[in-house]
Amino acid sequence: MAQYARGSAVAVIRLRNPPVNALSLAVLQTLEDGLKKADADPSVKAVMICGENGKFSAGADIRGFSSPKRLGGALGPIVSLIESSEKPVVAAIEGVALGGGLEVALGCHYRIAHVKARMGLPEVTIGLLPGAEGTQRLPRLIGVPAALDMITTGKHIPATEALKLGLVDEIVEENTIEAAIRLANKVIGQPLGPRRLSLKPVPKVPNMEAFLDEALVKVKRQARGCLAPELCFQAVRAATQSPFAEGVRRERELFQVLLSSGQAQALQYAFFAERAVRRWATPSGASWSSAAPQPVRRAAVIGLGTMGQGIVTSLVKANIPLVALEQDLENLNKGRKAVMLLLQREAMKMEGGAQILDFHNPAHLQFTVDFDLLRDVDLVIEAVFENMALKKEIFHKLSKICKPGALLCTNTSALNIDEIASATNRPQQVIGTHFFSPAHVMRLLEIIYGRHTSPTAIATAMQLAKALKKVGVVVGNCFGFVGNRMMFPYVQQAVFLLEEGSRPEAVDQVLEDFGFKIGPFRMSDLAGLDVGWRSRKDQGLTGPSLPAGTPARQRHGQRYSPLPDLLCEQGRFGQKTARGWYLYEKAGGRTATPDPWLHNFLSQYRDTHGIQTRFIDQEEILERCLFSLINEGFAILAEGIASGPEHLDVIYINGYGWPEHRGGPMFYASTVGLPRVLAKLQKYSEAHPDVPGLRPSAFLKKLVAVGNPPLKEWMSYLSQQSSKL
Ligand SMILES: CCCCCCCCCCCCC[C@H](O)CC(=O)SCCNC(=O)CCNC(=O)[C@H](O)C(C)(C)COP(=O)(O)OP(=O)(O)OC[C@H]1O[C@@H](n2cnc3c(N)ncnc32)[C@H](O)[C@@H]1OP(=O)(O)O
Repeated sequence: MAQYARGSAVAVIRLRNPPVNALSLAVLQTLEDGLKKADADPSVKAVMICGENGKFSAGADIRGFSSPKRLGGALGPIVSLIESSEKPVVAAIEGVALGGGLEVALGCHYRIAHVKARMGLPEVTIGLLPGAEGTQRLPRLIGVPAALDMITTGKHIPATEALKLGLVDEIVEENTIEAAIRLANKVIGQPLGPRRLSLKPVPKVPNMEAFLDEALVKVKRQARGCLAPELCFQAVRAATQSPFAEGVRRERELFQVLLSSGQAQALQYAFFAERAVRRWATPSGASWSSAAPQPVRRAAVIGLGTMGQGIVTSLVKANIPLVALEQDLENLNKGRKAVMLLLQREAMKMEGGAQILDFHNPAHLQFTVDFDLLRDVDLVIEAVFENMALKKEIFHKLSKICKPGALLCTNTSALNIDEIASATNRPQQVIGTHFFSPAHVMRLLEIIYGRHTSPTAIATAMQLAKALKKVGVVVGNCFGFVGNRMMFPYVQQAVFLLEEGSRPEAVDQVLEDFGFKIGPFRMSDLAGLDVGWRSRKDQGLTGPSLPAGTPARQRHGQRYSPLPDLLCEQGRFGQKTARGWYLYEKAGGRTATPDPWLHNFLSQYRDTHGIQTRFIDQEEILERCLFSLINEGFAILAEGIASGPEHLDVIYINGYGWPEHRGGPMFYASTVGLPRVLAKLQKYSEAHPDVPGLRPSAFLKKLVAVGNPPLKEWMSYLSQQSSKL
């Protein structure tokens, strides 16, 4: 709703729809009624629009896009109605003014913002464009380059920047509402024509066309197949080419294209999925609603390798005082140097920079080799090498040294949390926190509870994720947890495709065209092939512990490809050694070039093993890689390792470079249609009966058998009928 009140000469219209004053049809109706009432009342000389509870508005109610006609009809005309008012209208912006919220403010004649407010047109991030005339008004107000940047990236800008851009007229540190009413009283009677943005020309940029052409190349490159940024661009370009009314017509057309593109649905699903996973629950009944986190006043990180360095940086950025521990002075000094470099770079990117990141103060960040300094910390994150014996040794030590309430977290990407916890006297306080590299950049934090992990421990880890500005996703304990477990069959298929006749660059291209930031082979070169090699040696799949006489391409009766092991045996670890699946310009180089040596090696390998090379088309590459990953996802859901498909999707979008405009792997499966996914898996499984990853999961079969229900109903079939799976 919106509330209308009239005290003095200034009528107040307050947008009210908790928690973020989203513009629902009801809110819009009362906003329109309020404007008309103010217009008709001769004692009202000016109007002030603000939001309830310190927030202007987060924009159109995203859930309302399922009835686009009604919402579409409403907002643009209301913004025009505000602008055409004969009485000055002032927007008092507190908290956020986003999307349609900012478009309402752009219709107002004056904008005044609290210094802590944030503004933006984030529609592009949910697959849309500002559809209430924002693409036409914003360039007229702040110029094309700044408007294009805001609209095509969706970034939120702070009030201070908004003031510099001319997006707001004034910022205040205290009561925004009172300041807005003062301003409204002051401008009564002043001419409104110059304040109506629709009447202003778009400010000229020297060589506008060349500027726009260049901007378009950048927008397309960054979009990776997502339509919205390019259509946002087109709407802004229309503002530079046509009068206001025609630009608005174009904006509406483009909005309609996006609304019906399917990508908008995927991105909006992802928006709500990210919020849904905060409401975590475990099969034993623990949940976010009853578990309370314990405070983390001081933390510790053990191990200052690449992961530890990123984790320390994240904690410092979150203002959590910490102790960083290494096993000896040499490693400590190396780690300290790397951390300081990262922190300096981060400080340069931040407003307020080094003053905010107080990392030179030992009370905030202390480096040590002395385990005893961990006595008083509330939480420890162990980030050493992926080695069970080493981790158990450390956890045993921690359980003796740390205070009784301290939470003990292990940064592992696959190891058994229960086994690590068994080395302590407090398994209820042991939890997995799987960070993704680089840990100070990647948003995902996979939080893994073990058999004994307490609800408080889970709640504390989730609270930590929030403090680190990460997306925490709670999952159960199994080898590889959710993300890596789904990744194994995907990478396995990619390697099998090479055996059968494909090349790394062909496989990567297909998956990058699909929208992945990076294909599986480039990814493995980046991560280092030696990481998987070590793990396979530990599992006895290769290396000295492999029993004599084991067939080269079989393990435990299943198909196995020794290709990655053979590359490692040749010292090809990826980027770090300048060669892996590709060739790089130097050790640590980033530019991957197809490698004739590798092509030749693959041919010889196929000859050695009598594999007939065949042409593999793009469809087969895509389906075998993606459907095997999705198939594992269904198995994970059936086992109760994750409490819903949203969890898997949020993990893939935030940790594995899955293209967000495809909504995550499980959402993607729902758009392909489960019967098709099943049929394809059945086909590939028949062709490769020794590959369990292609054998359709019982849960997928069940969902197809019950008629391919919508994604939000999947879990209900599991809980009611899991015994029959
Ligand atoms: C045939 C005719 C058709 C022709 C069409 C022609 C024209 C059509 C014109 C249509 C009008 C377009 C108008 C406009 O341009 C479009 C929009 O405004 S789209 C919305 C844009 N806004 C956003 O994307 C903002 C999204 N929200 C956020 O970024 C954040 O929520 C926040 C506001 C920064 C707050 O963050 P937090 O404090 O962390 O809180 P949460 O994120 O957890 O949010 C709390 C709670 O609120 C829910 N929520 C947030 N924003 C919205 C929203 N805009 N709509 C609905 N719900 C919202 C969020 O989901 C949380 O709830 P929960 O999910 O936890 O229950």
